[in-house]
Amino acid sequence: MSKTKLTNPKPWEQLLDDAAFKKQLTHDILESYVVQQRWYGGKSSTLKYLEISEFFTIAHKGDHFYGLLLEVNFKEAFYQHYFLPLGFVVDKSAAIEGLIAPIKLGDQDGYLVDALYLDSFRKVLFEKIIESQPVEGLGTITFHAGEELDETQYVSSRFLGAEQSNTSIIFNDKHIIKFFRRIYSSTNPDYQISRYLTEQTSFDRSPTYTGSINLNIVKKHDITLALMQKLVDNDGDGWEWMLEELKVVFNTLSRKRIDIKSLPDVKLFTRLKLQEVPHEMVDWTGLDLLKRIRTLALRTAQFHVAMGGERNDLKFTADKYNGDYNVWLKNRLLYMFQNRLNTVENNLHKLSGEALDLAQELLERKNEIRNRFIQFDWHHMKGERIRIHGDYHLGQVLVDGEDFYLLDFEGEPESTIRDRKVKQMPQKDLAGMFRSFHYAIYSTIFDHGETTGISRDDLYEAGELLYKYLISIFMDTYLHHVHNNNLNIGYRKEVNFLLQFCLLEKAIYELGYEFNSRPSWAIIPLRGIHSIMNHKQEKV
Ligand SMILES: Nc1ncnc2c1ncn2[C@@H]1O[C@H](COP(=O)(O)OP(=O)(O)O)[C@@H](O)[C@H]1O
Ligand SMILES: O=P(O)(O)O[C@H]1O[C@H](CO)[C@@H](O[C@H]2O[C@H](CO)[C@@H](O)[C@H](O)[C@H]2O)[C@H](O)[C@H]1O
Repeated sequence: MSKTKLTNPKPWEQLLDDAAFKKQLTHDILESYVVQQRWYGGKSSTLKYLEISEFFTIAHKGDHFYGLLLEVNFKEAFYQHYFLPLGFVVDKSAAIEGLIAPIKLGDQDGYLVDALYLDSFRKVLFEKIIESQPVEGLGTITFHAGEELDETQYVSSRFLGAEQSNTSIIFNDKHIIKFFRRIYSSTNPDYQISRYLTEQTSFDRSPTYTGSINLNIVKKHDITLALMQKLVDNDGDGWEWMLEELKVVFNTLSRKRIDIKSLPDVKLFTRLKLQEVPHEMVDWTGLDLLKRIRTLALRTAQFHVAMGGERNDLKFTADKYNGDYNVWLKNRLLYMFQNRLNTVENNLHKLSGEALDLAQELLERKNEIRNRFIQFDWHHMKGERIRIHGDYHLGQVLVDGEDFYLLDFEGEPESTIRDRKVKQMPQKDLAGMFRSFHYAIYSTIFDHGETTGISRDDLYEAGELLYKYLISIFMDTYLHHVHNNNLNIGYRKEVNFLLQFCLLEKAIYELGYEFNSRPSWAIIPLRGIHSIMNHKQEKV
């Protein structure tokens, strides 16, 4: 909490009427509060100044709160918006966390607080969703109750407490509301897709949509502030599950003294049914992991079929590839690649050993990589583009016994909100998940490699082989389901070409994420790029 004490002669209900006070609040208090928050996404840039770009009141039965839309301007010439609800408490202990600053209003001493930490505010929001009431005043907030919402009153709320980029709160032990902290001047795809899946499709392996809060400032431009879904029982996320599985799989190599060189190879992107997997591989990995990959593939295919099956709502109907998409895609990828080259060059001094070799190789092969992106030609694509997950990886699925739930349809954090809603090749989601398999395999090798008594090169060889088998099983189930349900993702050559294309895109994207968030992991996408570029290019 800030040590600076604010004073304002006006009562709480008129707190933001005075421009000079608003300036003092943002400059002296909010700037330093915001940059310390877990949800603040501007940590790798330099803040120039922060301002309140909009505010609105949320009042209910005598309670009064503010919703602030904060605009953060950066020295690097871009800006971001964040949502911060404000409350006022006299007693500090009313909020376990989220105290922003002491404040004196008239002769009343108290504290400014992030209102999400106040039970009273959470109660107001939940009741307003149940009642589905629009709020009048500056800006219009729409509280929407989903068809599946079966609540009549507020009972309780508690924080989810997970590491996340937004703030999620559990209500009545049955619903989870994700309050989006970083907000965009348009509906959030997470809200759009979640509501669509629940209300318009039979896909039930993503949590049921039960409500939302949207703010309308400019006519017809809703800003999503919160999404409510049913809480689903789960055993943690797919990433943790996969790491547990792989720990066992890699330990089995030494425990069963498996001769890695004698394991049968398989061509990348081959389709394999479980019964076609060589017994030596099953003996190594166990059948259970392979079955679970099959289930994950089925759920992914069902999700894509649900997304591609829309006939009326143009936001979701499938589209053919065309010239506009061609230009959009290549511009985006070439721009991203240039940014990554710059990032790699600037971070070379942080790398050593294999990571440095791989980074230098990437810089040397930059024209080859650019050519791979340039070679996309929409004329050759016969499949369709659909609304996809966009940031699909193991951390975006929840494990539920033998099954999975798909989550978090917000899209790639780095893309603009409009780009996230562009219909894309479904292969991009497959590539996201396959890259995640690759990540989990390499993370396991780096963590446990030393203890197995097997050389790093042999572990890499085993890891790459396992990766190819996981993909083969996934692809067989996935393709079988999408073809049987008339989702056209292209013929075999097109499927493979796009997969390879998207794998490269995703690995290049990941370089940015890793260098910004955890540079010691940059070796994983660097290895990914190395193996994609060394694999014969697929032709369409
Ligand atoms: N409907 C749900 N039921 C149970 N847990 C959920 C649900 N939605 C999200 N979670 C939990 O919250 C975590 C973060 O959710 P996510 O949508 O990925 O938020 P963020 O975008 O902030 O990362 C998930 O990994 C999961 O543990
Ligand atoms: O925060 P999000 O889940 O929206 O996604 C971002 O963070 C992810 C990491 O949490 C990052 O994913 C990368 O690391 C994962 C392992 O931690 C791995 O499974 C993914 O394949 C890999 O891309 C994701 O790229 C980023 O957008």
